[in-house]
Amino acid sequence: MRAFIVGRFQPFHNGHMEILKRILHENDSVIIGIGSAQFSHTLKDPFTAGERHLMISSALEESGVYNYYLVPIEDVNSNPLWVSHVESLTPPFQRVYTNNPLVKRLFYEKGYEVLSMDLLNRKEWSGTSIRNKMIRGENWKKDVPPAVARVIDEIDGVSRIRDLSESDE
Ligand SMILES: Nc1ncnc2c1ncn2[C@@H]1O[C@H](COP(=O)(O)OP(=O)(O)OP(=O)(O)O)[C@@H](O)[C@H]1O
Ligand SMILES: NC(=O)c1ccc[n+]([C@@H]2O[C@H](COP(=O)(O)O)[C@@H](O)[C@H]2O)c1
Repeated sequence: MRAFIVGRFQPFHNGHMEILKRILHENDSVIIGIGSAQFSHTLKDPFTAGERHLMISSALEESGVYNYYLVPIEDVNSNPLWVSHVESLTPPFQRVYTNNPLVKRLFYEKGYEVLSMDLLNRKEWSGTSIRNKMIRGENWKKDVPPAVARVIDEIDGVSRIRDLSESDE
């Protein structure tokens, strides 16, 4: 069975890694959609699709995981068309894993099997909380795989987020 998961992965963190490992216990392979691929350089979406691709592929290589496909997916301005848009970009899949209510609803209406995931250590393992830690100068590296921390250092990601958080007044 081939499974699909989509997220913005801003950044890819330990919660994402844990659920991917769980998904791969139940499926032969997983398609990882890098959602909102057109966005970068904002506080909610600081990293480009290419930077997120590098974070995820480096972290999975570091963990010895190779049975995955990584597909950047730009948003479209019509929710009813989004599932077809996803299908036009990815290998075929049978199952969708998500906690996002809109994603759940859209795939359910197209007849897919949709499964929810346990939220793990959500206080620390959340993109929002990790981006806030970067702005405040707190320790965020423990919340992401070591390879992701190396990519964020390589692209000077923390100073990007701090610059974006500054007001122009
Ligand atoms: N700690 C976690 N445990 C389990 N699933 C998670 C965890 N964090 C995120 N997910 C799930 O992974 C998918 C993609 O998540 P997403 O990229 O939005 O991360 P996020 O941490 O929720 O980010 P943000 O805070 O920026 O919205 C979603 O279905 C989300 O519910
Ligand atoms: N109309 C659309 O383009 C549409 C609809 C539903 C979800 N999505 C995307 O799916 C992703 C869901 O991931 P999150 O759980 O991280 O929000 C986001 O990138 C979101 O923009 C896009």
